[in-house]
Amino acid sequence: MGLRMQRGRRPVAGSSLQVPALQLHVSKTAMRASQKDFESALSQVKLLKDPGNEVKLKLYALYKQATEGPCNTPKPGVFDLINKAKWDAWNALGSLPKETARQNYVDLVSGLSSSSDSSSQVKPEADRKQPGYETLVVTYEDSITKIMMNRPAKKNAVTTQMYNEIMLALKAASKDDSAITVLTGNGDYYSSGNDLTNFTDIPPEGIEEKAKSGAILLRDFVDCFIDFPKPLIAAVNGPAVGISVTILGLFDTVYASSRATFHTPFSHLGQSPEGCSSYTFPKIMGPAKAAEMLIFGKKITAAEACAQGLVTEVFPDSTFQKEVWTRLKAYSKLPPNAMRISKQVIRNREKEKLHAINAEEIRVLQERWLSDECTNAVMNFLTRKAKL
Ligand SMILES: CCCCC/C=C/C(=O)SCCNC(=O)CCNC(=O)[C@H](O)C(C)(C)COP(=O)(O)OP(=O)(O)OC[C@H]1O[C@@H](n2cnc3c(N)ncnc32)[C@H](O)[C@@H]1OP(=O)(O)O
Repeated sequence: MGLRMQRGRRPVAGSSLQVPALQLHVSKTAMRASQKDFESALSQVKLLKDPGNEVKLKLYALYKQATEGPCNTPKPGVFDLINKAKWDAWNALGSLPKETARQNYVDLVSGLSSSSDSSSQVKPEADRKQPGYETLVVTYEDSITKIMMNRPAKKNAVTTQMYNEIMLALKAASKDDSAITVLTGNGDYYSSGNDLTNFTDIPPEGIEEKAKSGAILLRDFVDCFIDFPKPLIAAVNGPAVGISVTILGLFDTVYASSRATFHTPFSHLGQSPEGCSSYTFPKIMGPAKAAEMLIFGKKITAAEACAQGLVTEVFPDSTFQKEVWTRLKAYSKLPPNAMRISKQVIRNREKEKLHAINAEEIRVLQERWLSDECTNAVMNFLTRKAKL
């Protein structure tokens, strides 16, 4: 890669559905990997506003599954309504592993906490641009946090600073009182991907060190998307390249302008897939279509991306902004907790796997960055000999 180049609260209401977590009885089976998180969730749950019976049942079931495993008690009689509801909720978890149940419990409590702990919430005023970003414009309006990449003259190429600012903006959005978060681009491009000049500022420690810091940055960046707790929407306003495409598999909804294209030219650049695309793309579009994009760098249109499942819906470019924002404003009025919890239910079982895939992709990529193939490709772009 270019690395070889040297250039220029209130307690949960005490009811007969009160969750066993409140008894603060942690069985030995829960005392493993995420013991600390689990214990902290058990304490946190006491401080929550009453989350309602449905959520309390979920908490009950997950707690039982996490500490005792699959439901092992006789089904209560049909008139024993409350115990039957609790038994049904626990039994519905089937053979869900204890560790997954524990993780789901922690995630559920964390989702509930971020919505109920108003003292820790950032409450941006409507339609106000958030200060402190140089490469982004971050705004809040109609319960939507909009993160707009803002380097239109450079096709919104992602500099090291932009990676860091996107992470900051996502972390803030996960805590603010917005219902949904949208990533989009300013100008004619959504994003041209990694800014290839990122590869040129080699530290005195050498290129290996540069590859190492790049790997950490990319790992943290992708992890932020894997962990983002609220509905995350991409409004792909124009062509998208590289990392801006691969992470789309981690979004909940992807709207595209009819002018958008999707291009992952990793082989051309002597690199390899990232953003968990080695897993999400084959899963979304099937291995054959994914291989054409990720190995052969086939650029696909918005219509093709939609047919292959990467894009949710395509809008005519002339009405893209109007139609997308009308749609998103309507969605943002839905109950935010329900949306967040639904996302958790859909995504949580994959999280651990996605983190492992992210780490593995980056291990491989770090080696590619030190290859001659990558160095030459970046050099050719920077010396204007090659463009995609
Ligand atoms: C932490 C490390 C993470 C690594 C993982 C990420 C991997 C990837 O994202 S791989 C994809 C990398 N991206 C590219 O290879 C795209 C390179 N750019 C191009 O091929 C072209 O610029 C274009 C096809 C995107 C657009 O072409 P065109 O319409 O002709 O516009 P210009 O080339 O004139 O671009 C205007 C301006 O913007 C600069 N620029 C555009 N993209 C990048 C980029 N990715 N990196 C750096 N600079 C970029 C371009 O150089 C022009 O600058 P000026 O000449 O100064 O005006």
